[in-house]
Amino acid sequence: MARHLITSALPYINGIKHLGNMVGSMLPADVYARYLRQRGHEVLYICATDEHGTPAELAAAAQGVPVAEFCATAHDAQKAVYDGFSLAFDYFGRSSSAQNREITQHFARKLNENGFIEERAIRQVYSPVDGRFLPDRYVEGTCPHCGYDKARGDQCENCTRVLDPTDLINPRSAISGSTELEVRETKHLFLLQSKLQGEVEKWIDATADSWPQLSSSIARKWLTEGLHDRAITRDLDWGVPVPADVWPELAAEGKVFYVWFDAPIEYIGATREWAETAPEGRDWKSWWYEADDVRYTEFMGKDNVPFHSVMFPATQIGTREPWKRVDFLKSFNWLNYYGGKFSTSQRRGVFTHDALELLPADYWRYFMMANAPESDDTSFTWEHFQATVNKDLADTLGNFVNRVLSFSRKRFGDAVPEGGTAGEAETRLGEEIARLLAEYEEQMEALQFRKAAAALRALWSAGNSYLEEKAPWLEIKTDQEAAALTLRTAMNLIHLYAVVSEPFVPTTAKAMRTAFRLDADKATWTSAGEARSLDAVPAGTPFIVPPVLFAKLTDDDLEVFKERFGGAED
Ligand SMILES: Nc1ncnc2c1ncn2[C@@H]1O[C@H](COP(=O)(O)OP(=O)(O)OP(=O)(O)O)[C@@H](O)[C@H]1O
Ligand SMILES: [Zn+2]
Repeated sequence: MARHLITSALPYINGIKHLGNMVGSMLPADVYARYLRQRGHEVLYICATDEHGTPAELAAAAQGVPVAEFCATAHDAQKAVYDGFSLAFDYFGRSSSAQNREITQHFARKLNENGFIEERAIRQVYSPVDGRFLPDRYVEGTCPHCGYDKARGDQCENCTRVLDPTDLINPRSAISGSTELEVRETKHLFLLQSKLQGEVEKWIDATADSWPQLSSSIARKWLTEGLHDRAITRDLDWGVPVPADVWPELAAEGKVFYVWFDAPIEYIGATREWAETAPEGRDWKSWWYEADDVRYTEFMGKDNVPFHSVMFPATQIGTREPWKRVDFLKSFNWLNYYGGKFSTSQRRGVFTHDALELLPADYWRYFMMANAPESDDTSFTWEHFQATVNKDLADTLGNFVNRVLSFSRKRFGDAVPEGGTAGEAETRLGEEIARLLAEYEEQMEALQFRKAAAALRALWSAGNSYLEEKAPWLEIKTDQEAAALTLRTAMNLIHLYAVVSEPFVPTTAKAMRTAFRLDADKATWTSAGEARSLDAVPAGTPFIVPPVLFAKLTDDDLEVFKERFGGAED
């Protein structure tokens, strides 16, 4: 047994997430956490909403509610969707928590004591009409390179050139539209990442070789380009305040930490929330501080890799305290939707709350994991979704379960039939199951989710092949005992599927497992070899036939979905 700490990239508070966010961060983390729990490990899966920053402030303003209230409501809305997707977090926290504030300030103090923070004056765009400094993205104007008139202060969307707000021609505030902008000098805290480059490199050399290539190559690219000193404060109302005991002047000016400074620290903050919200209290520190016995795995989309592989570790190293650093960084490419990336700002793609309105979570969970963008970007299409659901879930798994249980009940009643002793076909099946289970286990241990899903599908198929070979509906005509043996074996497969498929399709797995009334049943499995005997469900065990596990999707369904979500080729 090992201790596994798992975190998935914090979903930003501003709106309900899409399927791309789901498959790129939280869902694989949940699948992995469930798998490890089943294998008897001690697991702590922590996530939270990332709540600070300008987009949250602006969204709250647009709704006319205070930002704290906006975030509280939006947090609950996201949490409800994640419950709907059966994400079994140990804790789902909030980066605006008191715990995160305290730890973030602690990090800043330590970094400062160790000479890694410096106060610098910078020139920034100020809008008197808005009464605030404008972050880069909130200055718009004409691109000096291509003439595009909606270029943002950080980048021109049209020619993709990186810009500085002061480069823009005819700059205006993206908030009020005011063109009466000034450049003022203001002081900010800078994290001297350049001083930490060497130590981060050494750590990456020692750690990143075991990571997926996507993660390690992004980390190395950033290090090759060199770590730059970065402003870690902003002029906002909403954020972790700069501690007044260290920086009284900046605190008085209302500076807060930049969201990218406090967001990863919230992994620790949320763990402390988890500990402190339990009436009996819990030990959060042993997961994070001098936690050499803990294996820490992070999940995220590729755009988050630089922050997690290089910048957050630099921050941790700079505290000169023994904070737990990531052991394995699992990253994902993009899930695309008909020619473009899923996008929250452009409302492109299928959003998680809408997905649950169409179909139960297990349909989406299985489809997304079986097609996770692990080695390349992948495209979501409704046809592919339909084919996967119909073939793998409805035909291969669902139909098997229903056919076996209904037929047995019809011929032998409401308990698992006794029948003869296992023969050559059962031995072969047992060998095949043990082999596939070992393959599944190997892929899950390596966090290769597509391959793990393929092994799972092969396990389901093995049951169908066995049933076709034995044909109990023919056996029953000449040999009741033989038919009973086949059905009893098939029912044991159903129970095995219930246990092994749980990380991917937890609700369905529960329906399959609880179809059998077993005393002392547990959803864990210890070894592939042990599963070979297929005898966990003995003759005489009462069972029920669960309702159809997966409905097939018709072409008419597909038309409705495409109409609603705009899934036409373009
Ligand atoms: N299309 C996608 N495919 C895979 N992962 C994604 C995709 N879009 C976002 N992610 C990941 O989802 C996680 C949560 O992201 P976050 O809430 O910050 O939204 P985001 O990255 O701003 O996405 P968007 O720009 O679409 O809102 C991050 O790890 C991000 O990398
Ligand atoms: Zn341009």
